[in-house]
Amino acid sequence: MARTEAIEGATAEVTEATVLDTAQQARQAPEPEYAPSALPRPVPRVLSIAGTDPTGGAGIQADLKSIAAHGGYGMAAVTALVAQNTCGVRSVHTPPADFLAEQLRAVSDDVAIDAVKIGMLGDTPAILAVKTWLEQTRPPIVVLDPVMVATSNDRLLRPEAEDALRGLLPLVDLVTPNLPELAALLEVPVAGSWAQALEQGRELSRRHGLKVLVKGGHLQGADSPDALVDAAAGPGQDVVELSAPRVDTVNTHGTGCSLSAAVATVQARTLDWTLTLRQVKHWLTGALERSGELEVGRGHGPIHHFHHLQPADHPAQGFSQELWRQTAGVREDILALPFIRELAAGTLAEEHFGYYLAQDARYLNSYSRVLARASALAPTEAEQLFWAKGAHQCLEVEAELHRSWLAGREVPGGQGPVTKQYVDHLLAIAGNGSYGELVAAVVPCYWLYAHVGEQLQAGPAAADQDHPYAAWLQTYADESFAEATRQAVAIMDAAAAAETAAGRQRMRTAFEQSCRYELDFFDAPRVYA
Ligand SMILES: Nc1ncnc2c1ncn2[C@@H]1O[C@H](COP(=O)(O)OP(=O)(O)OP(=O)(O)O)[C@@H](O)[C@H]1O
Ligand SMILES: Cc1ncc(CO)c(N)n1
Repeated sequence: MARTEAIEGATAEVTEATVLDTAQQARQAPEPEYAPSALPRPVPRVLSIAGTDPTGGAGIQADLKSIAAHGGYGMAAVTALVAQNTCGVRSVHTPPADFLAEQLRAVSDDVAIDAVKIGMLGDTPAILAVKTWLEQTRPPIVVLDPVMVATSNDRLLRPEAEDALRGLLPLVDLVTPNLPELAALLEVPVAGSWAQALEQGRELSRRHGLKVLVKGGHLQGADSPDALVDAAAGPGQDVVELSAPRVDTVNTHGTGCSLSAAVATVQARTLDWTLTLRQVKHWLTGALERSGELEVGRGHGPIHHFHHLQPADHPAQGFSQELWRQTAGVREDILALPFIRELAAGTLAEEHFGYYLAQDARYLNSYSRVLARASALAPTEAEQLFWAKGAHQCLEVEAELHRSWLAGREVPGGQGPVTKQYVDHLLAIAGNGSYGELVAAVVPCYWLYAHVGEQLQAGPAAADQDHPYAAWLQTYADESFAEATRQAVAIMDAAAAAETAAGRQRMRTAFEQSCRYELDFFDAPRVYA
């Protein structure tokens, strides 16, 4: 077929000289150095086969951003040129399928491809061209987003091409249909519930022997759940749910494109579908949350692909500062407590101090277990180690309290009511909360103690050798304790940055509640001793 035919319409301005150049280049090209790619690959070479969106929110433009946002090297073969924006599709221009095949061969003759993402194919000839190329090239990872209808409800696949699209499924590793696309692939009515959608996912997975990412974006509800369905994993193991909060935004143009391109990229690095989907889903939620900052278009705007590279309006470092400001009242109340004033003056009744220490020993024992849980949930080894050391130190301090201060003292046994409330609060979050929430719940114990220690150290007690509690006061004004506190606060800020807006709100609540319990804990000897 003549080249001029292949590019008719799409590139009407191309001169003969350009065409000759291309033909010459093809003849003179060295033998392809195509080597099967060895995965995992640190910078995966990812090919998007999709349509265009000149406003950059969907299709190939979105795919390239998404691939780059996940550290991949993006490439693209265009199936169709779409005149569209955030409000809808105006028209579609489809170059001949032979020209699509030519583009695909130009890539695979030269570049080892680590993963392929397929999006809008438009019509049967394009699907068949991709099918032939997949059969010849056999890329190691193939993700198909079976694009049929745009967010704006415009059709992007000819209805008679659905059969041909089904024919592509045996060559695909993961297919990522939304609910209408899932139903169309199975030729059944659209699922009305999440349970029904999962059942359809199982059926599609079973029928074509591939993994299905069932996407719940089109459902109503507080969450926007997705699920990785793999019938081959067997009953009970075949569905991995990936829940995320539903973001209240109209900016959902191209979410499906961006998601599938990201998944192809991350999978080439992790080779673990579940891990990949968890990572990508987390990123996607952030990209939806921060989409408003882009101000692109008047309809369904694009998502913020690079949100993780730009500081947010509410920078993560500001999270702890904001909490510190908001809890100033609690700190004032603590410093005004008779217990703290008398402790500083050295006039605190022995009985009260003894009660406090006995409760503190009990508290530290539970707190150690809670820190061990933070260690178990930590996303990095450095944080894992930090909390594990904290857990260890609590037990050492507890033992030391028993050896020194509590030995020979008459103190009431049993867990006091405030100790129980505080510990129950921590244990509940350790059992059910996210890592961020747990970190926010444990930080006040460090931060308020360091603060109280610093204040007391600045007072006259510090210089007084005869002060009855001088040695005890010293432990909390210790520089290594202050350093641990700074680290704990920095970890909290990092955890806040990784949370959703709703997650950060839960962190604030957990932090404020722990501050209140710290206040009550210092006041408990007066009430209960
Ligand atoms: N408002 C939202 N909040 C959070 N996640 C969402 C929201 N809308 C969609 N998603 C997520 O975005 C991804 C794409 O979902 P959806 O079901 O909308 O696919 P799609 O219809 O193929 O997307 P597209 O809008 O590109 O056509 C899924 O992971 C889905 O859970
Ligand atoms: C080119 C293209 N692919 C996919 C979608 C679906 O969002 C779109 N709007 N445009």
